[in-house]
Amino acid sequence: MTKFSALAQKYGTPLYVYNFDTITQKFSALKEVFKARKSLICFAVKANSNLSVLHHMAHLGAGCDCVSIGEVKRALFAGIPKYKIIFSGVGKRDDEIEEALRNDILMLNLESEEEMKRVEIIAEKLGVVARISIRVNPNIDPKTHPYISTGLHENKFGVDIESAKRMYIHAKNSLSLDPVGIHFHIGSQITEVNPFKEAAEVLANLLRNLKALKIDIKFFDVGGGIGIQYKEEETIALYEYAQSIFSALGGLDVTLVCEPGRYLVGDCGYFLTKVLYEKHNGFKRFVIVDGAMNDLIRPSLYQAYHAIEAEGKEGAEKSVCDVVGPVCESGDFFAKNIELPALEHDDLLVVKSAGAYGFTMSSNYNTRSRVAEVALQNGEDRLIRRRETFEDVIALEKACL
Ligand SMILES: Cc1ncc(COP(=O)(O)O)c(C=O)c1O
Ligand SMILES: N[C@@H](CCCC[NH3+])C(=O)O
Repeated sequence: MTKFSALAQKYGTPLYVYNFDTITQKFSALKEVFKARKSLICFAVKANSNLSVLHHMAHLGAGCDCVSIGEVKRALFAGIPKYKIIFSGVGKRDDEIEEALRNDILMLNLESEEEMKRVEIIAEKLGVVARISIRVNPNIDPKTHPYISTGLHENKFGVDIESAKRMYIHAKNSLSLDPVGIHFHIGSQITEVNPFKEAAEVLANLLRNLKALKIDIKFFDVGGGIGIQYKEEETIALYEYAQSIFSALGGLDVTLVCEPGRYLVGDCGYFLTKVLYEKHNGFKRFVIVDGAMNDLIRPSLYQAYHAIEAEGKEGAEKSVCDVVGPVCESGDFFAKNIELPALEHDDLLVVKSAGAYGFTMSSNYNTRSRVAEVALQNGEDRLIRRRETFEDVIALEKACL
């Protein structure tokens, strides 16, 4: 029996499995290329927010980049020190700002002048000084899927350079704001160094202007976005990536902050799903599995490719099929027109590179229970989130019936 078959038998399917040793390797590789400078790697919690994953990140020395107060609380609960937590996002509510300030996290990444005013008012009310960073939108094309491109003027994120300057000057003169950081995040699944290099150069120039105005920026935050290999795409040479940022920074004395999500956890994850039926309708071969778009939505939402392997069928003859789930949407598929061997009820399929934006984007659509998550570490496996029951799914409504 293969390792994945044994896990499927022990924990049931559908199932997410994450190899924590892979996370450790990826983290160490990034830390290594940054070692010539002071750096802080803040894992983007949205990619995989399981508490045990965050606890592992804390153990590695990572901080967290969060986009809601819920994520901030998750990070704190999992043991990430408050001075390593960043709060980003275009739409922070007053109560979220207040709680973040009360928790005294490292900084809030601000995305508009309007947001800065709210933070200033709330900080003043609490009698604290809010450490802030400003997300600058450098209008650089990251050459990725339009839904995950964030650094162009047509995107809702960040502010342009002129607005950023005005905001920094205002913040410097405010008694309730302390401008400590500068930030960009131009998109996700970026597979070329050049967009990062261009963005880093634009922001490093702005940083020099700010230093000349005696605005003492301590953190240079290059966001996330490092792509992984789902199919045959190029991946970023980490050394070249780091060097391009170093050369943009020159002799500037700042701590480099990086917010990788997908890079740290994408490759560590596998989604296990079992075959229910094979169906041939005269035109097409469908492999119907027990997992669905509510469990892993990336193929449906971005036409994303995830490699799929049939366990224990190596060498068998293959034919073209679509791998689809039980949800009542034609968009419910994991792959279209891929080659797989003939499959039977209970055969296991392994969907690869599923550690990032997999479980975190899952839902209860069609009243399907969210699946269990399992960690692999040092050759051992352990449950890190139990499968939801029907009772879990209806509990909040049942209480109101
Ligand atoms: C502000 C910010 N930082 C970091 C990330 C993580 O991105 P990725 O998973 O591509 O590294 C995101 C998501 O795109 C983000 O919006
Ligand atoms: N959810 C996207 C990434 C979005 C990044 C968040 N800004 C994906 O699965 O590829």
